[in-house]
Amino acid sequence: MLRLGVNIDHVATIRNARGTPWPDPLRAARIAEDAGADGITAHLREDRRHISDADIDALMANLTLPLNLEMAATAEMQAIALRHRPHAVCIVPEKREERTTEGGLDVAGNEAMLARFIAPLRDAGSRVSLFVGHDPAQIRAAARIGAAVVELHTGAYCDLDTEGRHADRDAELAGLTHGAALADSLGLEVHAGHGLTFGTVGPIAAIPQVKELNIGHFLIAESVFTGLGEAIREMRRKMDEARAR
Ligand SMILES: CC(=O)[C@@H](O)[C@H](O)COP(=O)(O)O
Ligand SMILES: NCC(=O)COP(=O)(O)O
Repeated sequence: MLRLGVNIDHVATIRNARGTPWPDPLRAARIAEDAGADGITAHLREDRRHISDADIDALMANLTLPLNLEMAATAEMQAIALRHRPHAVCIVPEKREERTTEGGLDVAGNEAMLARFIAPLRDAGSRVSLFVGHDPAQIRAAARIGAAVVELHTGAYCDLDTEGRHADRDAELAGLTHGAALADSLGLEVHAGHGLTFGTVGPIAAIPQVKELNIGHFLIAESVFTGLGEAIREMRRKMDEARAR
């Protein structure tokens, strides 16, 4: 079955806007579990613009769903991940000046460093995922260094859809489709995420090799109007409909 990981980063964005204890990301995670999420994703950024260290502590101490900790490849984050030993760690590129994750991890250009970086995480029992574009060179490098998972960056596909550039969007979707097949053929588990909405999730969910989608920002946005539980249940319906076609 296609799994849904709910990213709760932007519950923390709303909280941090006023420095209040609410909304509580842990409460959102519990609602997500009740609504049928298969996992929780949280991105502990170097600048802590949303998820904090205390959030990760609380999630690890109280969550029953598996936690997918997203983080940059830094010594600080590696130490945090080794302390918590979450179900999964997803290595993402980070730049402080970026509004959101802009591209995929350059695995091919940092192969030796990343191989050294992920080894202790894997040995500690965390499933290691690399957040990459669909470039075959990046996918092959991920397999070479022993990652268990690649998460394909769907941001460009989503942005092209929003911009109405449908031919370019469809070309990006073809790249993601080929990348998923290549990753699967190399023994990598295939995930996908970034920017997915009710309107864009279908073709990604329909890619047969994709085992998990990580979705956050749109669900939190939608929850403002329908509630988080209903937003998650509707996203799951869209995913299941697409997979059933
Ligand atoms: C890696 C990814 O696509 C998401 O986790 C995204 O990074 C959410 O965090 P931001 O919205 O802060 O980029
Ligand atoms: N890795 C993608 C993720 O966790 C959620 O991304 P978004 O839906 O918040 O853009």
